[in-house]
Amino acid sequence: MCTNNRRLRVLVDMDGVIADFEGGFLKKFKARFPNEPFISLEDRRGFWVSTQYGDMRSDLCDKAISIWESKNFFMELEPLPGGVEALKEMSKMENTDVFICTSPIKHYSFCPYEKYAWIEKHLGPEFLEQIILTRDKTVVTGDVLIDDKPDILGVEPNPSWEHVLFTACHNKHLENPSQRRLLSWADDWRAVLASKRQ
Ligand SMILES: Cc1cn([C@H]2C[C@H](O)[C@@H](COP(=O)(O)O)O2)c(=O)[nH]c1=O
Ligand SMILES: [Mg+2]
Repeated sequence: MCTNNRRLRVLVDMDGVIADFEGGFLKKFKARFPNEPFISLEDRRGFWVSTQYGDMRSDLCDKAISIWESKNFFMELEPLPGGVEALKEMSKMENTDVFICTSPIKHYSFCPYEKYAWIEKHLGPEFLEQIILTRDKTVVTGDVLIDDKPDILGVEPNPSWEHVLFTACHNKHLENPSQRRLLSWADDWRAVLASKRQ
């Protein structure tokens, strides 16, 4: 809980929250493998795209992975509606520190660079001060983490943040009464932040 005499720290995920990973993946998968089966966004289940493609046919797992390991995949992701505007607005709020908290892939030739370049392009150079690249978000301290991954696990069993689940095609069917959700950036994210200041 954030007390009134200190600043609120908001952590915002990138893929699936401000950048359209799922849409970008499907578009490039269909273009590169036009004769292969694909999973529509409506039929996506489970966080890992690679797992669902591998379950469909084992060789499709590596084909899926090859898409996001390619140059320009992360750079060319479209912003999700309202995300850039929401981040700019929340970072101007009084007593509020906003960080983009995002996990790079281990194939690091392009992804980390392109994440920085995407943020500079869409949010401006000032946001380059507000980037946390980590494969383990549980070790990052914050009041709230807005993230589309339903289970955020790591070495810290009791992370400081409340995980607010951002709705995505792969998680919209999940029900977890103990977890708050944002349905999109049109949902009341300001109320979520306000609740953490009380
Ligand atoms: C769906 C999917 C994602 N990844 C990678 C792509 C991103 O770098 C991260 C997700 O990052 P986030 O901070 O949790 O949004 O995971 C992957 O390797 N395999 C997949 O199927
Ligand atoms: Mg994500």
